Amino acid sequence: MIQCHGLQKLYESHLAVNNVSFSLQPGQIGGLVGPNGAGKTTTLRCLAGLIPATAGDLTVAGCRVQTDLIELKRRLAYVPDDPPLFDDLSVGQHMEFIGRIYGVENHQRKSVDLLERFELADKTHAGATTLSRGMRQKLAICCAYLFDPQVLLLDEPMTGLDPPGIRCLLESIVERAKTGATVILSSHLLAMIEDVCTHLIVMQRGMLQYFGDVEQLRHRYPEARNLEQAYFAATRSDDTQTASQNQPLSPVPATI
Ligand SMILES: Nc1ncnc2c1ncn2[C@@H]1O[C@H](COP(=O)(O)OP(=O)(O)OP(=O)(O)O)[C@@H](O)[C@H]1O
Repeated sequence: MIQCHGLQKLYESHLAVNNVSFSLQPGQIGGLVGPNGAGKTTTLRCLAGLIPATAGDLTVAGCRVQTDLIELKRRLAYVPDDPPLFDDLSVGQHMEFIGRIYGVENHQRKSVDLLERFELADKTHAGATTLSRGMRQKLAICCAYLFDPQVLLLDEPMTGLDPPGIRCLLESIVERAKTGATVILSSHLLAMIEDVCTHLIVMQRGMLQYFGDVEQLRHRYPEARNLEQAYFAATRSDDTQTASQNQPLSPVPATI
């Protein structure tokens, strides 16, 4: 599960994330949405323990992020939007490496299945530098799936994927959640978020504008015909409200 309480992140004097709280249980999929610069990546990186939070209490997969970093790494996978790969390793060697360091039983069999599922099997012996952007993304996702993490943080994972790749990814996320994983999926593709997410985390200018299940958001904005319209309602305003880093632009409650 993920418990994010009062997360704050300052980059020098810039308040990138301001007092953000939400929680997700096993089996839940949170769609993390918001305009460019809203603080989504910063939030994910803090939850993954990649950068230190300035303030807040974060528990992910049963680990306190601030103190249980090593154990957290065993239980969590974070896939950034531009995944760093090892230039000297092939696709198959990436899977072999992850399988070994995480001590995955039967990792060779699982690797073959994952690479086939994500249509990378014919690239098993290809070097990472020869992969297209979408293939790099798929390989990072396969590496993340290989050790069956309890928590998956996926930052704009659809970027660069072709339509079958997107479908495959979304189906696999739902399957993982059904087996008890907790997932956060950051994306600007609202229709896809709507398809798979049980919960929504809407951020704007570092603040939480909405947290709750998808149905609640629909009830909040009954005039909205789809998630996109509810999203615009929840993040509306730039020209009608006073821009303030410290005040939510929309009075949407963050419920936990
Ligand atoms: N390393 C950094 N140093 C200083 N400021 C940063 C740093 N990383 C991000 N920021 C700033 O923090 C804010 C939040 O950035 P973040 O990358 O978390 O946004 P985002 O919601 O993921 O945006 P996008 O949708 O464009 O990916 C932005 O104003 C950004 O300029």
